[in-house]
Amino acid sequence: MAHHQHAAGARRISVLGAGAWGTAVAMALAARHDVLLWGRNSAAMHEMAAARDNLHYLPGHPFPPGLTIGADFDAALAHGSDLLIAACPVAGLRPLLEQLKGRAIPKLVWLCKGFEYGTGLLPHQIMREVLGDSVPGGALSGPSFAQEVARGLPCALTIASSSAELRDCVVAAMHGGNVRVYSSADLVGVEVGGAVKNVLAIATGVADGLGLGLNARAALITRGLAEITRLGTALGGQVETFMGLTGMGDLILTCTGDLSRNRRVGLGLAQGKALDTIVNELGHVAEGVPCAKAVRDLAARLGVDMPITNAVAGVLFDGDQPQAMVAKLLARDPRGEASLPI
Ligand SMILES: NC(=O)c1ccc[n+]([C@@H]2O[C@H](COP(=O)([O-])OP(=O)(O)OC[C@H]3O[C@@H](n4cnc5c(N)ncnc54)[C@H](O)[C@@H]3O)[C@@H](O)[C@H]2O)c1
Ligand SMILES: O=P(O)(O)OC[C@H](O)CO
Repeated sequence: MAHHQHAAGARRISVLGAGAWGTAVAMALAARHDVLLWGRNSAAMHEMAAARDNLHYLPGHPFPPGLTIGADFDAALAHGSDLLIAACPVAGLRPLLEQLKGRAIPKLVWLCKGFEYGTGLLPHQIMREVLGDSVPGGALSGPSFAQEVARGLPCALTIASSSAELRDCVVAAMHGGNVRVYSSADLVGVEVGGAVKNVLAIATGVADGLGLGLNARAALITRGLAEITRLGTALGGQVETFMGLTGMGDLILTCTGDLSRNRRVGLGLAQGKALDTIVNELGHVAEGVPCAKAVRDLAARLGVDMPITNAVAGVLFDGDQPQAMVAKLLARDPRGEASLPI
């Protein structure tokens, strides 16, 4: 437990999920608010509370004094009387929300990026299925490596929600110091950008791992943005959103930054490593893996052309060789660059 006096305006916030990103977000908020970080593994949470450091998921970043660590779910809900933040991977969102069913929830923000495997749903659609429309909810996304946020380095995020009250609450709670928080009402656009960029980071990792050069990398990122935009607009997102932080911004970060777990999956594939080995070595979620399949299926259903995503899914799930992935992309028929839909 940590006891710390906060200034007026401090909110009571619980972060549910104690991986790398939940921990970094909880640390950033704890400078100004009463924050409790909850994790489902009680032994790991006790270790974290004793070490004041998330030794497993985010080692080397000592917790600020205002951060309380807990493993009791009811206590975490009671603590987060102003805001709850779901900080698990997409695969954990439905089970986590099921635990919240029938409970008093002030406002709920989720940090996960992806489409749900099996259903092809975005996080806000999962939320609606499980909890209905009564809880104000929103997605916090944008280019943000946990390690950099934990170090207090500058970063810009976007909170997307149809609820202006929720957007204002998150901006008031998080904006300031080295964190800028923009707001958007385009929940679909923000969630699609965050989901698909992970698949494209795997593609860029493959290309870089094969030594294909900076020209190829720039081409993949740019045509990747076209894929994000095609799928996102087909689902109702706005074109401008894909040019912003949660689209182009996060795409650039994840495709080029070696801190990206998804990029590292691509680098590993290019070295000829098996997917299971790469994922085990990572020790963290790589959302682009399940998402590649979800996006391939969804795009096929919607008739949206997503050649890079399909090529990545071929390597991940159909045994295609990384070199073949690149050859397949290069062999496509020529087309107009900006023909609509792009
Ligand atoms: N790490 C980053 O830099 C970063 C930045 C922005 C967004 N994200 C996104 O945030 C999400 C979480 O990423 P991460 O980096 O924290 O992953 P991680 O692999 O570091 O940790 C995942 C955590 O989620 C927990 N978890 C899984 N299922 C759960 C459930 N049902 N209930 C409660 N906890 C559960 C695990 O125990 C683990 O603590 C992902 O969707 C990721 O794309 C990550
Ligand atoms: O490490 P990655 O690839 O999961 O990316 C982390 C964040 O989504 C970057 O914004």
